[in-house]
Parts: sequence; C-alpha cells; structure tokens
Amino acid sequence: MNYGGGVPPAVSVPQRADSIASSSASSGRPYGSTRDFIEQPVSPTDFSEQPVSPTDGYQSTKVPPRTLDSLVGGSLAPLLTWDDITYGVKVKDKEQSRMRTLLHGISGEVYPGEVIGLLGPSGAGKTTLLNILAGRIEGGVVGGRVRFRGHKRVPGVFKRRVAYVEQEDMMFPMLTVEETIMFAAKLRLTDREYTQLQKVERVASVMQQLRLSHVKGSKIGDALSRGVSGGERKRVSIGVGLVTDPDMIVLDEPTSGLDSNSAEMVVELVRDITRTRGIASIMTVHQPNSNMLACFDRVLLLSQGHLVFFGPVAAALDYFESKGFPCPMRQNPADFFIDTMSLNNRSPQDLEASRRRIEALAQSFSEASKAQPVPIHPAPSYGGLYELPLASQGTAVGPGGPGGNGGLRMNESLSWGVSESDDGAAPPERAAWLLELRTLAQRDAITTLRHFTFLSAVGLNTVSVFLLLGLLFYQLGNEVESIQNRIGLFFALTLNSTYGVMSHYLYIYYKAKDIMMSERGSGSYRMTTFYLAKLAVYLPFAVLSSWVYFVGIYFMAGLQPVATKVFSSLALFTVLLVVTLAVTLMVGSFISTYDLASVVAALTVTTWVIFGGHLANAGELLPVIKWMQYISPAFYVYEGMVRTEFTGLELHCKANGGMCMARGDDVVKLYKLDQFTVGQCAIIGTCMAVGYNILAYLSLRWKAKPKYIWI
Ligand SMILES: Nc1ncnc2c1ncn2[C@@H]1O[C@H](COP(=O)(O)OP(=O)(O)OP(=O)(O)O)[C@@H](O)[C@H]1O
Repeated sequence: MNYGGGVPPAVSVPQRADSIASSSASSGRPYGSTRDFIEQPVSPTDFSEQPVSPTDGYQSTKVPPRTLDSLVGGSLAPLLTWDDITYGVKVKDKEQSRMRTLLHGISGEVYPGEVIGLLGPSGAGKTTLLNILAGRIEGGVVGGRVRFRGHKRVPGVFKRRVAYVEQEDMMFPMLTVEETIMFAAKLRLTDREYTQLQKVERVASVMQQLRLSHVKGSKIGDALSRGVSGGERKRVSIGVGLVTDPDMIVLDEPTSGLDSNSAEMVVELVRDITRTRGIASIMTVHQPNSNMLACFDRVLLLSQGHLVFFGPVAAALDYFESKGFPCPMRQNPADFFIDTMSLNNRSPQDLEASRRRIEALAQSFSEASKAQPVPIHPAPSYGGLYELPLASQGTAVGPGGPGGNGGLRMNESLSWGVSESDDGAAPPERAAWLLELRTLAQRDAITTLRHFTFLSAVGLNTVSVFLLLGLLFYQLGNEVESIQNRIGLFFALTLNSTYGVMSHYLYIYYKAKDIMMSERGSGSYRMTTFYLAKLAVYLPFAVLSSWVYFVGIYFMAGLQPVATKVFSSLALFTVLLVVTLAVTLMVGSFISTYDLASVVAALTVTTWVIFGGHLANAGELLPVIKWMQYISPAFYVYEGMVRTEFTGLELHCKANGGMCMARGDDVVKLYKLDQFTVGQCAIIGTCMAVGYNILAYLSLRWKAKPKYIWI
C-alpha cells in the first residue's frame, strides 16, 4: 500500500505481516512497558445497568478481535479507500484572501470488521477528514479521491449505506427511545422488503445490542426536559444509524460530553457491533483512555492536517520510539500521541520546535509507509476465536462459504446480508411515497402533541384572545359608534391570527428542520413528504385553535348571526391562516437561523397589516406604494370580512342629528373596501395560499438540498 499517493493495490495479507512494528521488534528495540500496557487484557467496563445475557448481541470487552490472518484467501478488499486527500479553504488574512490548506495528502483505507480511531490535537483536521470520508463536506476545495468498494461513490447509494452519527444528537426530545429508532426503521426500510414484524424485531434487536432495552419507553429529552442519560442518547443516535443495516458507521466525537464509563461503553459497543456485523467504523475521539484505545484496530494520527501515523497502536508506539519519542512508562498512549503531535505555544522557540517535530514525523511516516507497508492490525494476540466473515469483492464469505450469509449480519432471520448491488450501482429502495408521508405525519403529530411549550403557547393565545377581544367588543349593537368597533375587531382578528400563527409555528418548525437536515444527509426521505407532513399536522392545529376564538368572539361581539355570513367570514379567516402558515414555512425554510427568521416573519406580517386596509384608507394610498396592498393577503381577507359584515347592516342614527351612515354598505364605500367582491377576495386569497405554499416548498427544496462535495 502506498501512503503517499495512488490507489492502494489489492491487499495481500501475508505482505502486511511485515510491518514497521515487526521490523522494529526484530531490530531489537525494546517495546517498553507502555506497549504491554496497551496489549494487556482489558478489564470489562462496569455495565451494571442491566445484566448481559449471552444472547443479547452485546460482546464484552474480552471478545477477541478479528484478525486479518484469519481472512479467507487473502483477498480482503477494503470497504472505503481514500487517497491523497487534500482540503483547502479561502481565508482572509490582513484584508487579503488566501487559501489555507487544512489537509495535506491523507491516504488510507478501512476494511469490513475494522474500527479506525481518528486521533489528533484540537484543530488537527479530524472532523474535516471525517466529513470528507462520510460525504458530508460543504464548501472549500477538496482534492484526492475516495472509493467505496473500489468504485466512485454514488451519493444516493453511499449516504444510505453509510451511517453518520453527528456530534450533536439530532433527535426529537419528546419521542421515546423505541419510537425514535422505530420511526427511523419505518422511514428507511421498505415495506416490500420488510414486514412490520421484521421491522419491530430489528428495532428490538438494535436496542438490545446497544443495551437500550431497559430504557425503550423513556423519552429522549433535552436541556429543558429530562430524558435518558447522555450515553444512552448517544447510543440511540447510533441505533438510528444501525437500524438500516449500513456497511459503515462514521462517528464524530461520539464520546464528547460523556463520563468515562459511558464513553468507554459507547466505543466498546461500536467495536463489538463492527465485528459482529462485519461493518466498518471510523470515529474521532478526544483523548481516549487506554480501554477505548484498545478498541481501535488502527489509529489514524493527524496533526496540523498532516498524517503522522496510520496503523495499529502498538506499531505507532514503536514508530514514535524509533523517531526518538518513547512513550513514558504507564502513560496513556493516546495522551502521549496527542502531546507529541501538539504545537507548543509557550514561546516562539517552543512553537517552532514543535512545528518542526510534527513535520518531521509526518515526513518520515510518509517515506516509511512508501518503503514498507504498515500492518493493518496488531498481531493476533487473542487467537483466532473470532470468526468474521467478510464481504470480499462483493461476495459474502464466511462460515457459510462464499456467497453465503455466513453470519455477516447479526440476525440471519432478518436477512442482513450484503445485497447484490454492493458495487454501489443500484441505490437501495425508498419507502413508498404514501407510507413515508403517513410516517412523517404520524411523527409530527406525536412530537407536536407532546410539545408542552408549544401547546401552552397556543392554548394561552386562544384563551387570552377570546377573552380580551370578546370582552372588548362585547355585544357591539347597531349604534353608529359600532362602526368603529366592528372595523377595529376585524383588524384585531387579522393582526392576531397572523402574528400568532407565525410565532408559534416558526418556533417548532426550526427544531424539526434541523433534524430534517441531518436526516436528509442520510437520504432518509423526500422533501415533498416532509413538507406535506408539516402541513398535514400544523394546519389542523392552527385552524382549529383559531376557529375556537374566532367563532366565540363572533357571537360574543354580536356580529350578524346569519349562517352564510358566519361561514363566509370563517372561510376568509381560514384562508388567512393557510397563507400565514405557508409564509411561515417559506421564511423558516429560506433563512438558516431562527433569530433572523423571526425578525423577517414579524416584518412580513407588519407589512401585510399596514397595507391591510385598516390603518390607511384603501383608496387614498400613493400609487407608488398602492401595489403593496394587492400583495397583502390581509387586505383581501380584511376587505372580504368587512364587506360580509357590513353588507345589509342597518345602523341606528342618533335623534339629535349629526353625520350618520344608516347603511353598512355606505361604510364599505367610505373605507374604499369595495374594490373586490367577497367571492373575489376568497379566490385571490386561496390563490395566494396555493402560491405561497408552492414557494415555501421550492425554497425548502433549494435551501435544504445538501451541497456536499463528492470526490
Ligand atoms: N470552513 C472552514 N474555514 C476556515 N477554517 C476551517 C474551516 N473548517 C475547518 N477549519 C479549520 O481547520 C482546522 C481543522 O478543523 P477540524 O474541525 O477538522 O479540527 P478537529 O481536529 O476536528 O478539531 P477539534 O478536535 O477541536 O474538533 C481548524 O483550525 C479549523 O478552525
């Protein structure tokens, strides 16, 4: 294998036995006690949360690791190879733009059944490299090439074959552990391939393997509501990725924020699952302890964007020692590696010296790996007990023989085998459109109904508006003064419904959108189903909660109790709710941050209301701004509602004279709210509702489309 460039040739296992490690050992260099420290049997972590049964899929830390020596026929093919990866971004330096190179020609590969730990000091480029390998890099200039099963990656296939577990857990806090994994299964496993029972079994199996069965009914939780522990939440994230039976799992800092026991448990579970399922794993971990380090088959050491070492930990120790950096007795090798690869900022001299050290280490590793291949796994110190069948050049090889399932996946009954399209040509099937819509709508309905803050805000708004407006405009009567009150009431209804819908639904939409962006990265579902599911759940909520106060206020105010007028006003009011919701989703889709979106949304509603026909006489506007009236949905709804109420209304003029309008129709004329008929207002409002929904969907599609760079 050539670490300096070019595609790694097919690996021959015997070749790899000649390693830097073995050569250094045979040269008589002492290994030192740190190496023994690494290889000594690791005591099992205290997983006291629930008893481990031999059948629960969990492997204890004593399970011997896969050894490459046991591979069949020596024809092991890497799952993913990356060759000469470079990455640069444009940065501004003293008013001048220049390219900053963050990764310098990184090469490597990962095999099925192998766990690779990406280690390095902060800012080394670990996340950047991980994102490139996972097909999640956006912006910048990427060089080199990545191959999946020897082929150029097909985004649609790759993102559904590779589970990416982000550092931030993107899950709905109000769903339970089981619901979270079940919804992932429903969305990503087709009904044609899996029966409902098989999906349920798979979810149960994943929960069991990740030791989550005992918390399956607990809510995920977040900072505001208590839920499962941090370690459990991270395991749920992993479960969401695993339920679809990926070929590889990529984890960005899966241990961040966890205590050491939970962190160890996560890494050990990933290691065990990697082996039992024959998938590949790559993860970045900040300062792993020695137990976690022992879980990695190989470590990829990065510093300042340079590859400092790639191989087994023991070989890394030998390599560092051979370069004059022996690991001190009993020091955690991970800390030692990171210390040795870190820039020392204490003084300019120290900084320069540490920079030279890193460059020298990277340079000599590049040369050493060109001259002699690095071992891909430590010596088979645990014996060959662990049989791991591997996908070799597209064929499952294992105890069942070539082509057989061979235990490649953990549960044969669920047919977790390598599919025929393993060359990456055919994308996995998607769930049926209708089923996907139903599942997303179901998930949205549950999360909305369990969203306490949202429900409280909507409830409070409904009750307070009903009481305030109902009492303020109580029994208006037919005196001439009631003209002002009627006009004011319609204005207040227009104002409140638009502000209410915007503020409530923008808030919950953002959380859902963040999760969608993460799930879309894995190709979980279509944009049409996501958008329609939102409408299917938000719209009934918005409409029903607003109808409650609208109908209540209508009768409390004593507006004309004529059925056609009641329904006509209600229909116009509903049109306004639909348009407002569409614009809310449009603003929410278009603008990345909630803070900015809420300002833009408030500005939009304010503009609508200003041009709604109440504050300024609709007929007296300057031509230069009059057009804004016609793009304001509030104008049509307000005009329609005013016309509905005032048409045919008889008003009582006072006996002592003065100016009086005895006919409601004259009021409509005075306010110049007779430009359109009620029917025209309803039609224009409905067209706006449809148009804004289309715009909202298109802006969502445009903004949510991942702009990942594929090489
Ligand atoms: N888009 C970008 N524009 C400018 N600089 C960037 C960009 N992305 C990453 N960097 C810089 O590249 C370097 C590597 O970043 P990266 O996040 O990959 O490091 P890391 O090893 O994962 O660090 P940590 O362990 O602290 O998360 C950092 O110095 C970071 O500031």
